Amino acid sequence: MPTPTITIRNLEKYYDTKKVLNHINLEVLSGQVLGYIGPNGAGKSTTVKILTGLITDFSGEVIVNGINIQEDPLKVKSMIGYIPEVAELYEVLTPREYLEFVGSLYEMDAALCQERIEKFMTAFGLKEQIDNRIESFSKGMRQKVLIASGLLHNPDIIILDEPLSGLDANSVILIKNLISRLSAEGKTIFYCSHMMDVVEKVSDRIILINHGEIVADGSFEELKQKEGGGNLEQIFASLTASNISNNEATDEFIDALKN
Ligand SMILES: Nc1ncnc2c1ncn2[C@@H]1O[C@H](COP(=O)(O)OP(=O)(O)OP(=O)(O)O)[C@@H](O)[C@H]1O
Repeated sequence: MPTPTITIRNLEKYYDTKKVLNHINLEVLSGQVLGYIGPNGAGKSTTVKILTGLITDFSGEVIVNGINIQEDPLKVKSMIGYIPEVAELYEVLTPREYLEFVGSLYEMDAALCQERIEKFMTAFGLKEQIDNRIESFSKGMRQKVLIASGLLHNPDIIILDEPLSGLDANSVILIKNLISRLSAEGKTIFYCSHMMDVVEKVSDRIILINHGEIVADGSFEELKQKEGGGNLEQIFASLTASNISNNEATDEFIDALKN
């Protein structure tokens, strides 16, 4: 049995008096692609912010490769590559300059960094634009720079938050293939998304959280068996059903437009 790369024990988080994570316990193994899903406001981003060291006031334990994040946050950050959905890219910089800056933060060897920047940008079809300012880039082109910046230091753990946002079909295929190749090499992938069809395909384990609690944990096949079939979107809907059904909500909208 491989040792867990990420261990989360009794994780709880409050914003003021509101509890948004309740007793999260989770072990993620090396090479696992974990799909972390849940409705809006369930607590996914809060979990990710804790894992990436952006939120430090929580109770419980988060251990990454044997290191307690509260004891050595810098060490943990060096082992993680975080690809957020949106980020402030320094728009006056070019991808080369921006990625060189990111590489320097990770104290990467300059020649290795340069080699990876060129290879990543070539793979993303951005070789020609490598020395153009990011301000002239489309949403998808920016997303590619963001993905490159998260992978540049070759982290053991890769946390992706809606990484396909804005990407064209070819780039989506590239990222999906990349995820499976990186996991085959032993990287741990923490994949947050609302795109259920993609999560269903790329994840070998799925965690569903609702109101800050884990309500399902298993492979897609396991969840399907437990919930009596369906695709992940249907399983999600049945496990996170609110007072108002999706059909009723649609009716409400249409009704509201009638007057
Ligand atoms: N800075 C904050 N201050 C107060 N409450 C917050 C803050 N950030 C998040 N919350 C609350 O914490 C809860 C969990 O939010 P979180 O952003 O983790 O959800 P999420 O699962 O990532 O949602 P989404 O799918 O909409 O991105 C929500 O109820 C949200 O209102």
